[in-house]
Amino acid sequence: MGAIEVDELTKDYGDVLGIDSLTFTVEEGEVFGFLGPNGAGKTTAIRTLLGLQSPTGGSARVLGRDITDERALTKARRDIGYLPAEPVFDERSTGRRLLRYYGDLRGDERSDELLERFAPPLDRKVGSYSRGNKQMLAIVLALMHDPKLIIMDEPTSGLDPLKQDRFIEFIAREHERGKTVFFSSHILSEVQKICERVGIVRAGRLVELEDIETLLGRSGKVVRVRVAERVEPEAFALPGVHDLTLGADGTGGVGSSRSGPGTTLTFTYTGAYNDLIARLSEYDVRDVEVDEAPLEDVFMRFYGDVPADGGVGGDA
Ligand SMILES: Nc1ncnc2c1ncn2[C@@H]1O[C@H](COP(=O)(O)OP(=O)(O)OP(=O)(O)O)[C@@H](O)[C@H]1O
Repeated sequence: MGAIEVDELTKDYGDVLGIDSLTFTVEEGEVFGFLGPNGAGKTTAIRTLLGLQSPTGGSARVLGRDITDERALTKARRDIGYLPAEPVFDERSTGRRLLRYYGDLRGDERSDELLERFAPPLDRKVGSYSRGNKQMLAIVLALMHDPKLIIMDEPTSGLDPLKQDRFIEFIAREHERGKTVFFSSHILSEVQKICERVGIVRAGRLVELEDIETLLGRSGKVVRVRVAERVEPEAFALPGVHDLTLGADGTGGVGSSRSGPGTTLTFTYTGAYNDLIARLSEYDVRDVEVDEAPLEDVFMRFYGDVPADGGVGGDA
């Protein structure tokens, strides 16, 4: 059984399809990143999965409980920690009072430890909290009952870079403790650091469901080659060569034993390595650098205006 099982889940707001036939499973013990541009449907998916709003089509189970069965879901909530995108609290309460309230409601297994790491000013009224302090309080309240499943909507928004790092480290440790984590994010570096798989949602539809390693593999390599000869761009119009730029080298470059009109070629390569090596073997290659393409590149294909594979273009 998956921790979250989603089958054709749809939420039609009337004038807008918030999510459209989403199907995916988050396995137990997995860290799953849910990505997509603004308005793609991430919050809608999360709120629907938590039973905070009803789906208009499809079905889903969270920890084995049908999300439309309110009683079953209430039981499951004891094992779920939910961190909303914009936590709302009674502004007149102090953090400490809220801590006591949530502790009585769901149990307190680890607030001391969480407060050491994320330290909101507990004795002040929440109304006077900064955005970051509110977020830290929300993290403590969402996780103090030590839930099996952690669901978070852009959890690091509002945190400064140091606290973002601390939070990501903490989530990595929760993963090691066997927790299942499902979270939405726009921050690719954090997704790359802790997620095993990602789902990319766009205009309400899932356009990609993949493990991070495969996604990175598909994003190709950035290749920089220096050859001794002058090169015309057509010579590298191979399948899999993208964003080719050519720079004249003048003397053949540093470390070259010969002077002459060399060329530096830079491109992203997603083709077969043998084809590239065969083409390069026609030249006097002086230097080669090969790096992973940044994850940003692959995400831009889904975030950008060009319709992504899977055919979902435009707005929902
Ligand atoms: N309560 C609502 N009533 C009507 N439309 C809504 C409602 N909530 C969201 N929508 C619409 O549903 C679509 C998905 O919104 P949602 O907030 O789920 O996106 P998101 O991916 O979480 O965006 P962001 O990254 O900006 O938080 C948007 O077009 C939004 O305007």
